[in-house]
Amino acid sequence: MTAGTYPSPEPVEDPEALRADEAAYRDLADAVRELLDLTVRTRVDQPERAAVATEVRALSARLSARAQDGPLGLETTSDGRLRDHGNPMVGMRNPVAPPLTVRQTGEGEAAADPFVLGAAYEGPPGHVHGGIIASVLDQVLGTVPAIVGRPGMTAYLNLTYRRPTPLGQVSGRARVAGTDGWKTTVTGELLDADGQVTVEAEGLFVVPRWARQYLGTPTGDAGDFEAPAEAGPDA
Ligand SMILES: CCCCCCCCCCCCCCCC(=O)SCCNC(=O)CCNC(=O)[C@H](O)C(C)(C)COP(=O)(O)OP(=O)(O)OC[C@H]1O[C@@H](n2cnc3c(N)ncnc32)[C@H](O)[C@@H]1OP(=O)(O)O
Repeated sequence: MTAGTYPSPEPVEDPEALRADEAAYRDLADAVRELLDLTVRTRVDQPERAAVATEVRALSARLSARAQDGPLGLETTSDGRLRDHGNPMVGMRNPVAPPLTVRQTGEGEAAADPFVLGAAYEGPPGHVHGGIIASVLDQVLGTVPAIVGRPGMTAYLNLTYRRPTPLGQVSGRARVAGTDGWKTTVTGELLDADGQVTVEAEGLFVVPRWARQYLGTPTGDAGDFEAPAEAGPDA
């Protein structure tokens, strides 16, 4: 579970059954993630690869027996929160997601626990693709406004790539740098396995006009903000 989620207006009828269902979805995503990684790295011979492709298509046909047409949007979780299970960075149903876990680490601060970016995320040889880094930092920085009660969309995200990020274990962190009404400026960093900062980021996150009526009125900095208790984010 990642920080910054909001309570669902829908009651959870059978949390135990939903928890088991979530675990099965998570397990499927984990299995496909392993498949993604090995699809990139495999050196088995060509007939074996062709045979695997046939089997994978048969598995896709089984899943398509019951699949929704479009994206998932927000769904109610077993603990009564709203969650974007299809999110490509944190979504528990998305095998493309590394996946990240972003935790609140203090007042207006969040961190992505160490996680591994492997061969499927390669850009420069042996190193993480810059666009993947941007996605990771967008997610980590974007969680911070949500945990202080101003869940905003990214208006800009500026990155400074200080040094190449080796594939392998990475982590992230972010904190509020300033607030101005519905706008939250957040700074953060990506760190490599040695704890060295490889990329610095600054983002502006804006609560869209259409969403403001649901979030109360900001009166200045984060300390002055009164988010309605029932709509507040988790820790
Ligand atoms: C409720 C939402 C869902 C939340 C769910 C929970 C989230 C839980 C954690 C998720 C973490 C996700 C991390 C991934 C987040 C994405 O990936 S979001 C997707 C990428 N971003 C987008 O698609 C945003 C597209 N842009 C827009 O929709 C609109 O331009 C914006 C940014 C919402 C602002 O539009 P608006 O609501 O009409 O407001 P507008 O009056 O234009 O601007 C408001 C203020 O911001 C300023 N501003 C706007 N853009 C800029 C800019 N680029 N530079 C400087 N200032 C700017 C304006 O000047 C204005 O300032 P003031 O005059 O008030 O001082």
